[in-house]
Amino acid sequence: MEKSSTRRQDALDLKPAILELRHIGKAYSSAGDGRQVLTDLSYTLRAGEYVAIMGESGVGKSTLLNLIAGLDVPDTGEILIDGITLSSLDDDAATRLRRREFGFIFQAFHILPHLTLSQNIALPLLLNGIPAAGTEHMLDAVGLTGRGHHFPRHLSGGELQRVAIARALIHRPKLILADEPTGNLDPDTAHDILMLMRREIKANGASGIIVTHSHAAAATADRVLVLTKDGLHPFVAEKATDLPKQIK
Ligand SMILES: Nc1ncnc2c1ncn2[C@@H]1O[C@H](COP(=O)(O)OP(=O)(O)OP(=O)(O)O)[C@@H](O)[C@H]1O
Repeated sequence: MEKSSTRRQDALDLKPAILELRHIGKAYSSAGDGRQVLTDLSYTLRAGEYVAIMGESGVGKSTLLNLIAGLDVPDTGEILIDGITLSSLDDDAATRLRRREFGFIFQAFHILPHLTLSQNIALPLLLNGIPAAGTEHMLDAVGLTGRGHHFPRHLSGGELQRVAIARALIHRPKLILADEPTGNLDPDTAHDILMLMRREIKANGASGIIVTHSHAAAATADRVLVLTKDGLHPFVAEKATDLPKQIK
């Protein structure tokens, strides 16, 4: 590791943990045949850190993200968000914690078609009981100035993903979770969206996890991790060209 990235990692190690995964295990049983996907997986993500998770198809990347997002529960182990053990909360409290602390940017945009862009972006504020302010600023930040009254059907795929980024960040969450956020966009649009996502995550002092198969997408994160059946490991390039130059 170069000196500057070692120094940056040292600084990050001093920051509080925003997410702790402790000995996570998850199996799916379909028709009685159990399939162990994650085994004894531990990892700590610190405040302000933005990581990419890569790995072979079927290794469990989306499963892991879904467990963190609370869309599913681990069979074993604990997930701590900002020091709070998720399993110690009842369902309502866990939902409130996730709503407040998380922003989601998933490939299936989940932008509601019957709401305007401003209304879509303001949704996390509404759900968190926060007065709806700041949508114009977020529209500016993602390059959609003055388009708040438009409906999603008038937008391209790249523009919709800009709305998703604005919506994920409007309530200033501490952790952004992105699953293949640019999987169905052309490479130029994907690059713009990824750089925007990175800029906004950093501008908001948030942390981020992006799951992707794209090396170019992964290179926009601070660090790249690879998920294998043995857990999460730092990406080690076999060739200099394996990853484009990382953006620091
Ligand atoms: N709800 C489910 N029920 C049963 N098996 C599942 C379920 N969800 C995922 N799996 C299985 O768990 C394994 C991990 O799936 P997952 O989607 O997490 O992998 P992934 O690494 O994200 O894959 P990809 O890169 O192809 O999206 C796969 O074998 C998948 O078939």
